[in-house]
Amino acid sequence: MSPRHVVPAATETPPGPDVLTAHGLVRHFGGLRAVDGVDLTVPPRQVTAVIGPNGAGKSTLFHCLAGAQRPDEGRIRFRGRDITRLPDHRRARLGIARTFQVVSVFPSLTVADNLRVGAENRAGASAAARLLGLPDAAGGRTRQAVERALELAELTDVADVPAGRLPTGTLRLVELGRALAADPSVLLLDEPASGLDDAETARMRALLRRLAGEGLAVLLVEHDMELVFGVADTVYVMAAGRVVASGTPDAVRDDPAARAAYLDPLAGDGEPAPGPGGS
Ligand SMILES: Nc1ncnc2c1ncn2[C@@H]1O[C@H](COP(=O)(O)OP(=O)(O)OP(=O)(O)O)[C@@H](O)[C@H]1O
Repeated sequence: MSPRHVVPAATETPPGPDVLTAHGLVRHFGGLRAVDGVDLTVPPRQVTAVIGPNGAGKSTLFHCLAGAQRPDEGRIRFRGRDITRLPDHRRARLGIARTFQVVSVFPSLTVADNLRVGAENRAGASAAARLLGLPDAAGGRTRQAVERALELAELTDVADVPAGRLPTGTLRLVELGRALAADPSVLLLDEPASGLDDAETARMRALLRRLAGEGLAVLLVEHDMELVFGVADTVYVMAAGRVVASGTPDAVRDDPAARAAYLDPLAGDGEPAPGPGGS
């Protein structure tokens, strides 16, 4: 049995609600094709992971999806709408939220205030409502969004603590909470387990499953294979700008191309090969 590409290609996916797709994405830097013809689907209610060796093009793909970089070729669609040329802040308004590889919270603001920034980033409509003299409705929506995000990210206990006093693991959750406060339908996570210890990674994994269960389309670019193989519904393996394999974690784990490009060398480096079902 060949398990490769068991996920339908982006072109075959109907433009259903909250599906983010990329088709034929190319991004080059001079002569280097950092992303070289990538098709990818990020469906709701699922965790989709992108893995691959250093320099494979994962971050470049992520930046193209988030709107921080423009692809040179190809199309990105959300809910069937072409958003390829839409800048990142406009994508945020549509409900595509992201986190950053290097945590970028405001250290002097409390956790709740950091999340409020996320809620207001999305709330172009709220700002307009305020101008129109509807402060309570807008403020109420923001408050609700912050409270919900605090609860989802399990940050209620530290809501009033300045973010700068919190350890890295909690700051990753603050970063995620800020994205959630924007009430997204797509969540793009850039190495969410970076700097987390085992217990924090387990907490992150449970949180990502819960978010997918609540209907979000979650995409993560991640080096932590325990997290990826424990949480993802679909894994894309990139090497030299291309997707060399994709499918369920089980299918990818057995895929010769995935093994050759990434998993076997990774295990050979002394890092644990992802076991069945993750940790
Ligand atoms: N701004 C840039 N200018 C020139 N080359 C770049 C730029 N950004 C990325 N590259 C190159 O594009 C290729 C893909 O890089 P990218 O960061 O997307 O890979 P990656 O899979 O995310 O790697 P890592 O796991 O190390 O973060 C690499 O060869 C990298 O050097």
